[in-house]
Amino acid sequence: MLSSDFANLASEADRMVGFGADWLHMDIMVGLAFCVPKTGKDHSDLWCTGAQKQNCDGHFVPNLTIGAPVIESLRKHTKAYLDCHLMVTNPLDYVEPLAKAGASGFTFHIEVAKEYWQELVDRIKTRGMQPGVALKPGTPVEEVYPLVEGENPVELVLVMTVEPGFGGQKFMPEMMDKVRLLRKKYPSLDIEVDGGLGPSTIDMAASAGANCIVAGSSVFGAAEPAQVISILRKSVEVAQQNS
Ligand SMILES: O=C(CO)[C@H](O)[C@H](O)COP(=O)(O)O
Repeated sequence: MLSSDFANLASEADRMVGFGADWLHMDIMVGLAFCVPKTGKDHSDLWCTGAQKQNCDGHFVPNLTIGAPVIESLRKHTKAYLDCHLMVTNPLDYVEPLAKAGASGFTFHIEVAKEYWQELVDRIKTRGMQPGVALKPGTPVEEVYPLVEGENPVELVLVMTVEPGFGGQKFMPEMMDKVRLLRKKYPSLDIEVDGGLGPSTIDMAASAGANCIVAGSSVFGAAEPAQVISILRKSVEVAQQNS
């Protein structure tokens, strides 16, 4: 939904569900308002890379923000699965507000939750949401294995195929090694890919084993969004049949 017309979010949501989308992917980037070395830590390395880093003024990076109030408004309007991707430094702070707002999935980043992921997953599940873990391009895939194999595991792994922060970036095909490893190890895991997915890149992701496809600009920017969604779905179905 990062590529939607924010002034018409509700009708954009309806439009996408009508075009065949299964989930609405909500990028929660409120916590991107940091890069503040207050605690001695420069968090810019966690999220800001390349062009993003240059745009960071030491306090804030210029991103769109979707927070719990937006999710709450949308939830009043739609029953659709709201797949929330938390690009924030303190995901624990968002469990309660997002649960109350009506979020369906809660996917946090392993990079910020290495010390407390189990508590986080427990809380997400207790509040009735589906927990997922995301990893940035530079993060080794092995870091999420314990979360999938834990006693109370995550239910989805989101492999970022661009650096988090902006829509419309170029797909990173080298991330497909992570997807392949995950699919081999966990045949029934939901594996989501996010960033630069569209008709020209979907086959790489689908054949590697991804089954949840986040597509922003390729869908919203298409003359026939339904056709693009159908191409993405078909590619995943064909890959699953051939696996
Ligand atoms: O997570 C994101 C940004 O952090 C976006 O969801 C992602 O980049 C999708 O956008 P697009 O399909 O336009 O590449």
